[in-house]
Amino acid sequence: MTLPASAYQDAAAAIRARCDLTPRWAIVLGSGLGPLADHVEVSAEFAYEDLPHFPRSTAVGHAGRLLLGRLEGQAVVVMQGRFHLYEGWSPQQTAMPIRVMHALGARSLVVTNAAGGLNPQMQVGDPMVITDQINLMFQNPLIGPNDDALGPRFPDMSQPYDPAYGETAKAAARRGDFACHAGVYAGMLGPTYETRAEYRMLRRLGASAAGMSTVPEVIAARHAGMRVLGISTVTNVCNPDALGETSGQEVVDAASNASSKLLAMVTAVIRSAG
Ligand SMILES: O=P(O)(O)O[C@@H]1C[C@H](O)[C@@H](CO)O1
Ligand code: HPA
Repeated sequence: MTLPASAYQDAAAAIRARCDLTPRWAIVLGSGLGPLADHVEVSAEFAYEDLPHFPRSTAVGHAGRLLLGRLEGQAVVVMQGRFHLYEGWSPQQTAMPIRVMHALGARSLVVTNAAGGLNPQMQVGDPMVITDQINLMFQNPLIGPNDDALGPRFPDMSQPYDPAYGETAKAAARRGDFACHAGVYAGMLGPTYETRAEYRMLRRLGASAAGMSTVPEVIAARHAGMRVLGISTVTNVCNPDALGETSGQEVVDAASNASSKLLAMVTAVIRSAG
């Protein structure tokens, strides 16, 4: 579906009409990670269905709420649930909330997701700081007329994820004494999980985690010049030579069980950038 050029400004105006907080940080909570929002001192809350042009959350483990408030004293806007291409939304729709949060004032973005762990050292529940991404969705939210006021026609993607944010997140994991990996996120279209042959291919391509989100959001964020921290939670181990079955519920449960690690890392970064 094509969105009107003013879609993100319309949604931002509807939010501003009810809440004058200017968020510094935008946070996207992935599958099963919604409970992180319990730590936000909430000033205003919006159901996605009440916001103009916003898609509806249909994915399991995604509440479908936008919150404005404070986390660690910092003004934040939090997406409790995101949009995926596999739900039938267009790349523009999946990325539109990033532009809304940017229009509200956010200049840094935290993206979180549940992902399959391709690196043999990974265990369920381990976080992975995303260092780079591979767009295997073969779709891009910037297709179509470029909004020059937002960013360039041909955005640079040499460093989509901010190394300083990543180092701070890894330091928080060391302090918390839990395993934390760093690696490349492969964005897949879904909704099928990958076959053994596909997991094998992803390893050979240099990916450490496979997921079904994040890539369009990070493209939109970098287009607008936002600094990005990305963290995956490993919810299933993808060993092509001994692959077990995976279900959506298992993924959500594994991500929820690991959410305290994610909270420690995200709050450390937000605090340090204070
Ligand atoms: O929104 P995220 O990327 O956390 O969701 C992941 C990918 C799929 O939506 C789902 C698959 O289990 O979890
Ligand atoms: O193994 C996976 N592949 C793709 N997306 C995922 N989301 C959680 N686990 C996976």
